[in-house]
Amino acid sequence: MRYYPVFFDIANARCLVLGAGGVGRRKARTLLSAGAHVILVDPFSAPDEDPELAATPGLSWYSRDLSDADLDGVVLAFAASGNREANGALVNRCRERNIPCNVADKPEDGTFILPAVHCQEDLVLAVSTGGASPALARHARQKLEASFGREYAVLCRLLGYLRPLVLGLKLSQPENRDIFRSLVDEELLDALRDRDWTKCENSLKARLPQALHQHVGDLYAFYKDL
Ligand SMILES: C[C@@]1(CC(=O)O)c2cc3[nH]c(cc4nc(cc5[nH]c(cc(n2)[C@H]1CCC(=O)O)[C@@](C)(CC(=O)O)[C@@H]5CCC(=O)O)C(CC(=O)O)=C4CCC(=O)O)c(CCC(=O)O)c3CC(=O)O
Ligand SMILES: NC(=O)C1=CN([C@@H]2O[C@H](COP(=O)(O)OP(=O)(O)OC[C@H]3O[C@@H](n4cnc5c(N)ncnc54)[C@H](O)[C@@H]3O)[C@@H](O)[C@H]2O)C=CC1
Repeated sequence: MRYYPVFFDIANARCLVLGAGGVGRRKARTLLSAGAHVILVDPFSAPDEDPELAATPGLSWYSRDLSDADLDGVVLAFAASGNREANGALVNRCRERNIPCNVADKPEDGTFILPAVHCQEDLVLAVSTGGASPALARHARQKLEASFGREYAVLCRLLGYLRPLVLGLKLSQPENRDIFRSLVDEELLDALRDRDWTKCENSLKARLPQALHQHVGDLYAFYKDL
């Protein structure tokens, strides 16, 4: 494994994207969806080229050259301009200031690369080929999209709700493990996929300790919009 995978909390963090072409805009959108403040710098493009992106809260679009001050407080930087010198200059500035930098046209000069991502709410599946083949990463992501549908988002929500309730029973660690593993089950997933709420409730009752059966009715709120 050449790169170490992490899930980084960038809510309210300042991120810089150099270059507002297709690649830079894609990166800016993903950053915004994770709650970051994005500074998009490109002297040759203007916000009216992509009004929807430009209007997204958290985005600042500057149609001018990069300045040193743009990097103040930045936690992640992305060199996505079509210009190798401009990307290289950003890489050097980031190196001086220990800011992790992703480089779209020369990944080996950067400190991290991005995976292809399939999200079902908090269930996030990320695929990387270590830079060997972005097309293969995209293909794998598409396969995951076909296999992990909405029912996984709902199951993830259900499990997130049940987790503190189960832990609150103060059972032994092996008992907790057996309950949590039993809840991740094809029968429950099938019931969610089929929108068979009676089967869901029965399936949950069969897996949860008696003390939590009173909560099974509340769970309808989690899957009613499936
Ligand atoms: C190293 C990396 C650095 C980085 O950007 O982080 C990088 C680099 C480069 N990509 C290039 C091309 C393409 N990139 C895509 C798509 C994606 N590229 C992404 C990530 C990464 N791309 C990192 C490695 C990921 C890994 O492999 O683990 C994804 C996963 C995530 C994202 O960008 O958000 C996103 C998929 C989103 C999705 O669909 O899910 C497609 C597919 C397509 O468009 O059909 C093509 C055309 C097909 C092809 O070339 O394979 C080129 C050559 C440009 C040229 O030809 O000159 C370089 C430069 C080079 O390789 O040197
Ligand atoms: N990592 C990835 O996933 C991919 C990377 N690439 C590479 O990424 C780069 C960008 O690709 P695209 O967005 O498709 O190209 P693009 O040509 O659509 O966008 C490049 C942008 O960089 C801007 N730019 C040029 N000089 C600049 C400077 N000095 N400072 C700031 N911005 C500047 C241009 O105005 C333009 O908006 C290319 O080098 C390409 O080879 C391409 C496809 C995928």
